[in-house]
This record gives sequence, C-alpha cells and structure tokens, in this order.
Amino acid sequence: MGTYEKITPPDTGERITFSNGEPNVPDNPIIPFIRGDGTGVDIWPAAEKVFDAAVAAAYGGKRKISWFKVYAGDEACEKYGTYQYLPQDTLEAIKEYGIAIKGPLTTPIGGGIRSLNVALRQIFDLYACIRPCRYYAGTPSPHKNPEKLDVIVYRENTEDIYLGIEWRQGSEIADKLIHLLNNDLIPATPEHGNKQIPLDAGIGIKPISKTGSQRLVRRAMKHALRLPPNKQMVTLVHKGNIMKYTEGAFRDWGYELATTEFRAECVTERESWILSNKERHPDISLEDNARQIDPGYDNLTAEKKAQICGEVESVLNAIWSTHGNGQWKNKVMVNDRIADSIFQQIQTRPDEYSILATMNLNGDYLSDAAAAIVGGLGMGPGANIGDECAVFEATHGTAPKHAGLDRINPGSVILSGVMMLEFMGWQDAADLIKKGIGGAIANREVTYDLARLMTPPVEPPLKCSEFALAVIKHFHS
Ligand SMILES: NC(=O)C1=CN([C@@H]2O[C@H](COP(=O)(O)OP(=O)(O)OC[C@H]3O[C@@H](n4cnc5c(N)ncnc54)[C@H](OP(=O)(O)O)[C@@H]3O)[C@@H](O)[C@H]2O)C=CC1
Ligand SMILES: O=C(O)CCC(=O)C(=O)O
Ligand SMILES: [Mg+2]
Repeated sequence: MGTYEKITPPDTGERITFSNGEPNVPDNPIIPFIRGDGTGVDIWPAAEKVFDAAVAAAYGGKRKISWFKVYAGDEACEKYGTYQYLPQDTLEAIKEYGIAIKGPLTTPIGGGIRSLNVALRQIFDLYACIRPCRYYAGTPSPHKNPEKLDVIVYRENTEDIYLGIEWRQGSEIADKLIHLLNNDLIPATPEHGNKQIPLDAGIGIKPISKTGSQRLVRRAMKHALRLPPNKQMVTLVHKGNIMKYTEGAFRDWGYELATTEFRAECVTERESWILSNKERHPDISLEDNARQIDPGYDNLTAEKKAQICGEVESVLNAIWSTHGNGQWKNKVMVNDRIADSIFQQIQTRPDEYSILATMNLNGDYLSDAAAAIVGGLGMGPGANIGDECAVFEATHGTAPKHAGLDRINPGSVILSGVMMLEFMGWQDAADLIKKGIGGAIANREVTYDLARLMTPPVEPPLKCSEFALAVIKHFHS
C-alpha cells in the first residue's frame, strides 16, 4: 500500500488493477476523487449521491464504491500549503488505485501555474481523451435536429501544443531560438524561402509524434469496431493543408495504422471510391478510375497522374478480393476532414459522423462545440484513458461565476461517472443513471442551463442538488 502524508485510504475496499489495458475491478473498489475548483463544490456532492444510489439500486449491496478523497487545485493548497496544487499524495493515490474521477481545476491565463488537468493526463500517460456527444430526448438545443448528432471525440491527450513547451516574448531563450531559426534553420530549408520570424514573437512548440498519433487512432479503431454497423466510422480531423508535418502527418499516420493493423476490418474513403467505380463499371481502366477519384486529374502532371494510377492499381490488387463487390460496406470507414470543415459538418451533416479522432488542440475545441449541439457543457462528459490508469472528468471547466450557488448542471460529471461505470463493467448501474437523466430531462426537471432553453422556459429551474435527486427518482420511471 502507498504511503500518504495527509490522506488515509478508506478502511474497506480493494485496488483496481490493469492488465493489457483493461481494468480488473473488485466488487468493492477504492476510487480516488478530486472535488475540483469553482463549481466542483456543487457538482461533486451531487454526482457522488447519484453514483452511490445507482450502484446500490443495481447491485443491492453486492457492489459498492469506497470513495477516497484526494486533493488538487485550491483545496490542495489549503491542505498542503502554498503552491501545493498537485500534491504527491494525490499522484500516489491515483497510481495505486488505477481509476479516479475529478471535478474541474482552474488554470490561470497568460502566466502562473500550467494546467493541473493537463499535468494529470501527462503524468499518467492518459493518451486518449474520449468525449461522447449524444443527445438525450427532450434536451433543449439551439439546433433543429440535435438528435442527429451522436459522435465521440477521440482526442490525443499528451502532446501537441499542450505539452506546454513555449517561451515568453523577449525571454533569453525565445530570442536565441528566433535568431537560430532566422539566421540558420530557415535559410537552410529552401521551402521556407526568405520567411523570417518577427523578433518580438513568443514561441511555442507543436510536437505531433507518430507513436502518439497511432496509439490514439488504434484505440479509436477498436472502439469503432464495437459500435453498431451504421456507426463504424473513424474520421481523422486535422489541419494538414496548413501544418503539413504535424497535422498532415497525423492524418497520414492514422491511415497507415488503420490500413496495416486493421486491414481486414477497414476501408478508407478513397479506397471505397476506387472499389465502387469498379463495381459499377467492371471493365473500367485504371486511368478512368483515377480520373473519377481525383476530379482535377486531367490537369495534373504526368508524374502525378502515374502516381494516382499506381494507387488505384495497388488498391485493387491488395483488397479487391476481400473488400470488393460491396464487402467494404461492412467495414469500418476511415476518412479524414480538415478541422475547420468538421466544425460546420457536425452542424450541417451531423448524422454522417461517428468517431472523430483528433489531435489535442482541435479535440479541445471540437468537444465543446459538439457538446453545445446536444444541450451545452452541462451535458458533456469525458474520460482520459491510458493503458494503466484512467481519470474521468467533464469536458467543461470550473465555471467560476456559478461556483457555490448550487445551480450548475452536474449532468456532465454524472455522465462522466456513467463512462467510468461502463469502463468498470458495471453496466447496470450506468444504465440506471442514463435512464434517470433521460427521465428527469423528459419531465422538464432541469437546471438553469437547460431550463432557459426549454419552450416554455422552466421556472424555477432545479438546483444542482435537486437535479441529482430527480435523476435518482427517475431510475425506475
Ligand atoms: N478539465 C478541466 O478541469 C477544465 C478546466 N478549465 C478551466 O476552467 C476555468 C474556467 O474556464 P471557462 O473558460 O470559464 O469555461 P467553463 O467550461 O468553466 O465555463 C464556461 C461556461 O460554460 C457553461 N458551463 C460550464 N460548465 C457547465 C455546467 N456544468 N452546466 C451548465 N453550464 C456550464 C457556463 O455557461 P453560462 O454561464 O452561459 O451558463 C459557463 O459560464 C479556467 O481556469 C479553465 O482553464 C476549462 C476546461 C476544462
Ligand atoms: O486545463 C485547462 O484549464 C483547460 C483544459 C481544457 O479545456 C480541456 O481539456 O478541455
Ligand atoms: Mg476544453
């Protein structure tokens, strides 16, 4: 057992361990929780009540969670002293018990400490941030058909600019780097021409690795294979037209991973065009097939044309027998979309998407935007998953203006707990909570955020704590 300075694990309960990336869960697991800053004071107690009620109702005392309070953020500084935002005790506890759940933690803008939320993901290598955005019937939305959106943002969680390697404008290292780049590295790279970095720039580093990209896409592919046939799709989201060697590489590595490790189970969008061209016109020439998949084909250089014909030929040689004649329609579709386009696509063609595999920053933006369509951040759960640890947390932050008022929507943390219970294999408890949330919303028993969007508006809205009770009441309705 770990040694702790200021906290004591519960007397009863056992550890969750991991083997081959999967949790082994005893009937009485100890689960550390971080209450969180800001509205964490409201959300956590409400959510805990729902989790305990659901587990008790589902398993009648056979299973029970022993909660282990651990500290981070402002609460940690109060207990452990100034600047002790993420005490060693907390890290030890999460490491020892494997699965944890947390409320939001504050990150100052422009200076001060770096994000504790991001630090936890990096320390425990929680490389997949999974944020489902799914509609609950009756939830008000600014969109006409929010029920059409059912996507899961699969966000790479450990690198990109979130690695936090950057230098302030005017600092010695920023100046050194700018001079090195302007005088040496940029001139040595012909494709950069005579570009120069402004001397008064701050500098940030955006590393995107093959390993980081592929392990995220691997998890996304495995998830897609567990979905119903019509949702078996992974869309690689990137801005690779502009950032070719980072975001473009993410796309290329994603396709490479899918078409090697999952060759029998997937088809890329481009492959599907090649195959269906041949299905519709069995005698189609390689060149006519190439012309149809690349609309600008006739204006390309001879070299580029030969390359596309080669692509058509190798696809047909490699997968016609296994994927042709419509067999590809039963495989996981892997496609890619440019990041700005996907923001409008999830609004204009929501039902055409399922799993959205993204790099860190794009996934951060996209998960808030997708949550807005299905009712807002109060309905946006999340999970940070690694191979030996998992930390569940909502998509939103501390919402400080609502802190301590018992008014914020705890739905997102409650739904994060649903993800946790499902990850633990406690599906019956998870299902009760989903039913309870659905029942409460359908009955217009909602907090201010949903109340103000409903027609007619719900007045007065439920408090945060009352919403938790409404969810419990609707477990069996
Ligand atoms: N994982 C984490 O812990 C995260 C932490 N943060 C941190 O949180 C702090 C505050 O960030 P901020 O930009 O204000 O973003 P927040 O996500 O905290 O809040 C922005 C707005 O979203 C709405 N909202 C958020 N949560 C809920 C909820 N549970 N129910 C209903 N509505 C909700 C509220 O809108 P309205 O007032 O219009 O109703 C709120 O004012 C920052 O320090 C930031 O760094 C941010 C994101 C994630
Ligand atoms: O850590 C933070 O303060 C913000 C992180 C964030 O917005 C997110 O992970 O969604
Ligand atoms: Mg965010």
